[in-house]
Amino acid sequence: MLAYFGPSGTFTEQAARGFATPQQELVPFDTVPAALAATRRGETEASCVPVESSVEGAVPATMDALTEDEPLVAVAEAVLPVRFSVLKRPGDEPVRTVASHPHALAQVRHWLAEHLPDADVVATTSTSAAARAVLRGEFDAAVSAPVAVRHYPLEVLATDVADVRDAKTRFLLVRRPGPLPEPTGHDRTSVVCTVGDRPGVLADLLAELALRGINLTRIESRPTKDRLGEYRFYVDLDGHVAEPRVGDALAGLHRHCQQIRFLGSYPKAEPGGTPAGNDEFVAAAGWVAAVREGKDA
Ligand SMILES: O=C(O)C(=O)C[C@]1(C(=O)O)C=C[C@@H](O)C=C1
Repeated sequence: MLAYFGPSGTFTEQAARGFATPQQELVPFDTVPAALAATRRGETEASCVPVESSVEGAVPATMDALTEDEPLVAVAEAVLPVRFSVLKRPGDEPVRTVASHPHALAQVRHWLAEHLPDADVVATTSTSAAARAVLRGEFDAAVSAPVAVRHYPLEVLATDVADVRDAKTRFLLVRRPGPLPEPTGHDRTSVVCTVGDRPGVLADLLAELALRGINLTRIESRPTKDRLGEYRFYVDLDGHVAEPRVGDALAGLHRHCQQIRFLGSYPKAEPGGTPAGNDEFVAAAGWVAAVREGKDA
């Protein structure tokens, strides 16, 4: 079974369908932590969760939930174009309230200001939770995934709605730790680092990547929730932990961190960036091994 951030009709369901094998049952959960908890319990083999939007940035619920409790590791990612449908109950009632996931509302802010300027905007746990609430009469309209209208008998007030035309959202498929995906040459590695508060600590982390020619593709800080001003750093980089250069760099990060959690090495959904070439690293490791055995100098 494959858990996903639901309920049914979310963009995450769409991403989960792309990951699922024909035999896998998809199981919706109302929140990201609930979906991940099902995989941590072994109830589902994996979970599909949203991790970042090209417009609104990281999904905080996912970033926090991946660092709490037992580790989960990403084994794949998907990137979906995100364009919304605005759904309402059939009939001529005026739209006084419009609801959706905060990331969705952020991506249609201008459209709402232009087309529903007098509607109150309300955040819900997901886009499909908003559609369900409209069906129950709690709100007048929902900003949803186009697929939601197949699950909920609502009328399409507008479709293909997006302030940013090529907006995309990235999703992860996560499992409990186990055998890693094979390196493909176009991989991403994700870690989350908790560091002490000392001058230059972030520079030390970044130096471990820069000195090895590793391309950093994302770094975000999130509060640890323990103390004001204490952060975790989420780092994405090009390469796979199985590659000597990346493995060396992660060992370097480990030395600088109070805590570090490996969040996965997995194929990029949209290959690109700088594969962490390893030939010189393999040659260098071979030379050091030979020197240690007295066979070279
Ligand atoms: O609520 C949904 O439909 C989701 O899948 C979540 C989510 C997100 O967290 O970014 C996914 C894609 C869109 O950016 C809007 C919402």
